[in-house]
Amino acid sequence: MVFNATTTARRSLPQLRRFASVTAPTPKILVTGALGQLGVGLVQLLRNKYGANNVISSDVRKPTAAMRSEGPFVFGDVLDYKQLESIVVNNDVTWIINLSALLSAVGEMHMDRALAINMQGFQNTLELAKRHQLRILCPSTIGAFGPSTPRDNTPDLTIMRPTTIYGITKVHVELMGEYYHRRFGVDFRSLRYPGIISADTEPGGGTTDYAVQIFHSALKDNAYKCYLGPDTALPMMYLPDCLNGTVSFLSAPTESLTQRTYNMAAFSFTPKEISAKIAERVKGFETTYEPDYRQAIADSWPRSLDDSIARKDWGWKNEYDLDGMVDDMLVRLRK
Ligand SMILES: NC(=O)C1=CN([C@@H]2O[C@H](COP(=O)(O)OP(=O)(O)OC[C@H]3O[C@@H](n4cnc5c(N)ncnc54)[C@H](O)[C@@H]3O)[C@@H](O)[C@H]2O)C=CC1
Ligand SMILES: CC(=O)[C@H](N)C(=O)O
Repeated sequence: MVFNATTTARRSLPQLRRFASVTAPTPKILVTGALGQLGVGLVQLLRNKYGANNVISSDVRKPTAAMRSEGPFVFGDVLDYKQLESIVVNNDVTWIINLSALLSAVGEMHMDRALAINMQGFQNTLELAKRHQLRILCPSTIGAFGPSTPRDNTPDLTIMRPTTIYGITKVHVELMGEYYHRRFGVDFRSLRYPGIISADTEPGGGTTDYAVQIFHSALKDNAYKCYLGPDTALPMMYLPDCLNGTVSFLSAPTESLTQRTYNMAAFSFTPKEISAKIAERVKGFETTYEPDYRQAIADSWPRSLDDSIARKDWGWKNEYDLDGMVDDMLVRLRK
């Protein structure tokens, strides 16, 4: 098949994908905050796709010996521009994925650090992307919405007045990234993730962490005390879907993107509903409820997201539904 610049605009998504994979050089990727809940699996997936040596994992913490043996790891502090720049220049980095952040619950406890890491840290990576022509991905979140946002089937473009410091910093990420794209041509991309449920990595201090903890408690204690009320519905997603979707979005041809920030969804549930799903599979499991300060955060977020534009533009599709996720989590954790 022959492609040229004047005809790419008329191509279908599969054709654009084939064109992009034929013409694009292998990226050299730097992942910051790579030892967190999402980073460990994302680095593995990117290494499978692009080669171990083309993906540099970095964090301010020490990796395990096993992680160190899987590919390059360097110390990388998003608050230190010069240090990050030396990694980019010395390794000819072409894509940067900034996963460094303080999440919603821990952000409320450490507002100054959240502001620094989520805003200044992001700003440093965005400047690097501008200066060295990098593709940059920095995730956003359902936490970028607020209590005045329509809560059901929340669209991409709507009222955004978050009331947590986490949400405010993520609106900054979205708006600054889009500004740098418009003004300087930076290839900025962002996904608004729902709460992510993972079997192999621990969540880092969010409001949705209960949806991971509940599985561990079910298998260990056959009981769980939930810090959200039983009827608090939130959008959620299983980690493998989040990672596959992210890699697919990262490599999506620029021509297929009609916007720079996309909602991404899979399913929604309440603590009562997930407890019932687990109790169907773990005999005698019971949940009690003692809401704390995280209840107000959860109440300010959407109950479900409309991600139809991601599905149309770059082919986003989740593999796991709620039952599939619960089955797989229990199999993995029982191992
Ligand atoms: N996990 C989830 O449910 C969701 C995550 N997200 C977003 O995805 C991204 C990744 O999230 P997670 O992996 O869950 O976070 P996490 O809290 O598990 O990991 C964050 C990592 O950043 C590192 N870090 C802290 N300070 C740093 C610094 N100064 N320089 C470099 N690294 C630093 C930490 O050591 C940690 O390994 C974040 O932007 C988060 O907002 C969005 C929505 C949902
Ligand atoms: C939804 C998120 O961004 C995160 N899991 C959190 O609860 O803070």
